[in-house]
Amino acid sequence: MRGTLDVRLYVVTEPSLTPPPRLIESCLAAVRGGATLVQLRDKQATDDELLLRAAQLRDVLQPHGVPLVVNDRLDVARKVGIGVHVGVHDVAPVVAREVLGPAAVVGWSVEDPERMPPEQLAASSYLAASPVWVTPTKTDTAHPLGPPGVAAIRRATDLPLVGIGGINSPERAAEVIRAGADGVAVVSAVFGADDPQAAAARLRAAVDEALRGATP
Ligand SMILES: Cc1ncc(COP(=O)(O)OP(=O)(O)O)c(N)n1
Ligand SMILES: Cc1nc(C(=O)O)sc1CCOP(=O)(O)O
Ligand SMILES: [Mg+2]
Repeated sequence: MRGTLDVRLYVVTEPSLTPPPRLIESCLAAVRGGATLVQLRDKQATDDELLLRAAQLRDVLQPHGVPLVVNDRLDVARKVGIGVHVGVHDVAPVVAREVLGPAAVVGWSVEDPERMPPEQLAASSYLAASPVWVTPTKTDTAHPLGPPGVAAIRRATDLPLVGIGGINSPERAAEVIRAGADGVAVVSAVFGADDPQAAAARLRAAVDEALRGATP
């Protein structure tokens, strides 16, 4: 494992698949299946709703040792004492790091391996190759990097690295790991499954097996 953050199976919530009444139960199922990191991603919630959901999720994940990250919302991350994931069009990792402090998880999306300023890398806890493949879950993405793009990011940094976007099968998860990632970030492959725990377990097994075969 690179660093202390375990990114092997990163699950990202989505209100249409993890509606509020099922949010906690869905995330706990993913954790029972082997998820190592959870992101609360909800662009529809009001500020109060997001704060409440973030605090509740933080509390249920904490006994499992699974960190929680909120998408985009540095203000919520600071108030709830959790991490944040920022993309190319959000606040920069250096800003998030300054606000949240040295121990916080700060994730950053990389859409172009040529655009990774050293100061942003230094402020990031992990990187997300964004996207690896086209996905119906998020259509306003950059051009897909494919496994070669993941490999290019890997060559440029030792930070923990996940792929995201279109990782819809254990085979694709393994492909991303073989390209050099340390884990995979998924929405629909877990939260769109009939049995999220079983789906997470299958992905986690594929990731672990591919990691055993990966060169250190
Ligand atoms: C793990 C992870 N990777 C990428 C993203 C996408 O971030 P961004 O490009 O800022 O897009 P939105 O999620 O804000 O729509 C992510 N959220 N998580
Ligand atoms: C939240 C998100 N960010 C992306 C990016 O490319 O930055 S793709 C994405 C959604 C990924 O959904 P699924 O696992 O269902 O393909
Ligand atoms: Mg964002």
